[in-house]
Amino acid sequence: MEVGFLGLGIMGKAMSMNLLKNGFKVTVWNRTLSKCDELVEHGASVCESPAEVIKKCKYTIAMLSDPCAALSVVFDKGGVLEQICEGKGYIDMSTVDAETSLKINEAITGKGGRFVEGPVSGSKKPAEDGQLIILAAGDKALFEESIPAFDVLGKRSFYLGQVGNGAKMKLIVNMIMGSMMNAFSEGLVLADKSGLSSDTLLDILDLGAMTNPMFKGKGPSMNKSSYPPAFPLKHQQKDMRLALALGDENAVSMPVAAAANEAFKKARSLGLGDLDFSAVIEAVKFSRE
Ligand SMILES: NC(=O)C1=CN([C@@H]2O[C@H](COP(=O)(O)OP(=O)(O)OC[C@H]3O[C@@H](n4cnc5c(N)ncnc54)[C@H](OP(=O)(O)O)[C@@H]3O)[C@@H](O)[C@H]2O)C=CC1
Ligand SMILES: O=CC(=O)O
Repeated sequence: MEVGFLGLGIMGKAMSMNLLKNGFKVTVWNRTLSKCDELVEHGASVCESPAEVIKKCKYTIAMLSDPCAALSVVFDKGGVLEQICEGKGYIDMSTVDAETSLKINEAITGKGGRFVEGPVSGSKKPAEDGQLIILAAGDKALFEESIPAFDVLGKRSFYLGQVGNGAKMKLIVNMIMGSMMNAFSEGLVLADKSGLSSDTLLDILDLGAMTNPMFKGKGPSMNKSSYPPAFPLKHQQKDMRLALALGDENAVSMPVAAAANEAFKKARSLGLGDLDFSAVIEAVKFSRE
């Protein structure tokens, strides 16, 4: 199977590498073209624009930072819309809001193409290990044709119905994750400031009902004030913002998520946006000083 891949950031690089390792022919494009070099060393072909990738491939996957990037890659000069046509499928796995996904769907289907949104849950390591959770929605036949690729990228693929449902589900999952990360950060700082060992707190949490891979994976490095980016904080804040907008639309009161969003915004204002989202603990420390 031949696929195109647009966007070689933390996730896109790991995902396209996995496809290559599993025998897919992959044609890549990235805004910063030099990031394609490593993929080329592993057998990928490169194109100079999203439109060229679409022209070459029957199926193209995108993994871009945010709604602005997702829209730009489709609508701008040299973008997806210039070549999408009947017989081609476009699968956008970026985390965006439903409105963005619906706009892209309308434009793609308006030209005779087919569209699936497929945001993923799981970070850099699950992407490297092909253990993502895929939250897909849109054209059912394209979803089914995408299963061989989804099976390489992820451990489970959900089909959630109409376009927008994948985006909404992803934002809800990440809203919960961002709120949890804030409660966790406050607990670690509070333990430390109360004269307790935050490493012992990790051991206690791990033995009880709150044990989870996120606390287990991020806790030790947070206790060392180390935040190598797996999931950039700026993207987590984008997800909180988009989830809060979904809450507004549905008149769901979300004070916990709103407070968590403030902490991520604070962390961004401290210049921590490109670090891992666990760096939000620095905003908790800062607010105490
Ligand atoms: N990292 C993670 O753990 C996870 C991330 N996600 C989601 O996946 C998506 C990608 O995340 P991640 O790989 O971490 O992000 P990165 O910041 O590492 O990569 C972002 C990608 O988007 C591209 N991009 C940004 N702006 C534009 C633009 N205007 N036009 C074209 N391309 C653009 C970047 O290109 P360039 O290299 O030129 O900057 C890069 O390829 C995000 O929506 C994120 O929320 C979902 C699950 C987990
Ligand atoms: O979107 C981030 C993730 O870890 O999932």
